[in-house]
Amino acid sequence: MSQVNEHHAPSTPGKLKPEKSSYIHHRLRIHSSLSKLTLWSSFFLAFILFLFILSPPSPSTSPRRALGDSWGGSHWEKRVAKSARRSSSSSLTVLVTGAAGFVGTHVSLALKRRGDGVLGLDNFNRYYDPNLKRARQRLLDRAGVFIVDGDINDAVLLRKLFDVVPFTHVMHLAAQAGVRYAMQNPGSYVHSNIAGFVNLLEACKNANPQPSVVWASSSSVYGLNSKVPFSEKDRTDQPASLYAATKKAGEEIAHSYNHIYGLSITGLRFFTVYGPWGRPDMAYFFFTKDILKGKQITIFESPDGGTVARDFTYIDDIVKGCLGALDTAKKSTGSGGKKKGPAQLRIFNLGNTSPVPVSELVAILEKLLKVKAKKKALPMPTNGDVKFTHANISLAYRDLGYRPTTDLETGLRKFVKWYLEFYSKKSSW
Ligand SMILES: O=C(O)[C@H]1O[C@H](OP(=O)(O)OP(=O)(O)OC[C@H]2O[C@@H](n3ccc(=O)[nH]c3=O)[C@H](O)[C@@H]2O)[C@H](O)[C@@H](O)[C@@H]1O
Repeated sequence: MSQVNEHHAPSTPGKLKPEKSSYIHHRLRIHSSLSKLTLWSSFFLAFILFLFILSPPSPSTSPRRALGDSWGGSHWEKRVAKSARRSSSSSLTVLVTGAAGFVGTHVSLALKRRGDGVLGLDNFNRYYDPNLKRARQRLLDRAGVFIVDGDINDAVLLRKLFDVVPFTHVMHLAAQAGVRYAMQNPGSYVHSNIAGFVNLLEACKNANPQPSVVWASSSSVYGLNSKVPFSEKDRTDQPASLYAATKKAGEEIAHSYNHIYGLSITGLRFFTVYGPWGRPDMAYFFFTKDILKGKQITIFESPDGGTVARDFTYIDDIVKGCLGALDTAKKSTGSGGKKKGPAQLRIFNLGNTSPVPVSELVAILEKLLKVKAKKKALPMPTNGDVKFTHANISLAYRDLGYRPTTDLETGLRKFVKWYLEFYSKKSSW
């Protein structure tokens, strides 16, 4: 307790001299106020401590585990090890981040099918319908791929995964996607595409052996570039959206981790990927939904009234490109955070090489769905959209054997078939 108590409060009150009593009463009042203050301060501090304990970990690289994390324990470790077990010593052992995502699901299935060990990681966030992500998880589960429910920003979890499994490769597909949503939630792009990527590369560079990393960049890095078709040698310093800027930042971050730590890193610039199990935030997906509901859809036009076009790329072609990148990735040269020599650093376009106007996309959907769309033309919003994209894929063809074979109508037919089955009342998903 306070010093007032120890030094001035009488142990035997009856023996106090009268002339001193008012002074003593005054001191006692001070003492009592100070005691109350101390008591309330203690309550306040205890309350702050309580709130701190309950608060989630910082969204950056906090090594602290959040209360209620759904990972850990021997049963969990066994599931992780089993999922990552490869069929032969020449197969890969791959950590797929964003495994419950569109591209992540397809790549995980393809790797598992050919005998590679695959472990998924996904935070199942609510950017779009988590039920779709859970359905993809069930699909992977049936194929023997376990998805760890966790975030790439969780350094402790990543360290644990690398302790349990000596991954040869990391296929990094976890990201905050979507070009226009970046205006609404910029922090989410920084959190996943920058902080999360750095956290993942930290785990990779510290791992022993260091894995080779293949990750998803985006065609959006070409931004305002007008030279067509887009080649990897073209300028990428004029992003038109924060999303594009975070993907471009990722490419520079990859360069620094390759340079400092000897990590082998390959970036893949995906061009508007579509297909079954796709993302509901993408135009082809919500156009399908809205056309079927009889709801009006908006088709963007360029500011000069011209068409807006995309080099739509079918998911199976993208999967082949991802596997080609994993198979041709050289080993990282460092170990335990130390570089031992120069390592491979690559960037590839994965597109379809034939841009299609959005109006044409809608015409194909109308034909496949046998429903006339209610269309409205509007000038393209100035919030990050670009007029067109068009990939030059000669580098990926030469080094990865990448050769897209699916035209938009064929790919959309497969998408529509999946969509109708998945969302039909009979669907068991
Ligand atoms: O390949 C890429 O780099 C990017 O592709 C897509 O971005 P985007 O091409 O804008 O795809 P959508 O949002 O599906 O838009 C496709 C086309 O439809 C147009 N659109 C979109 C929405 C709408 O209501 N109306 C409309 O005409 C867009 O202007 C665009 O030309 C993805 O959403 C990004 O995550 C990815 O990185």
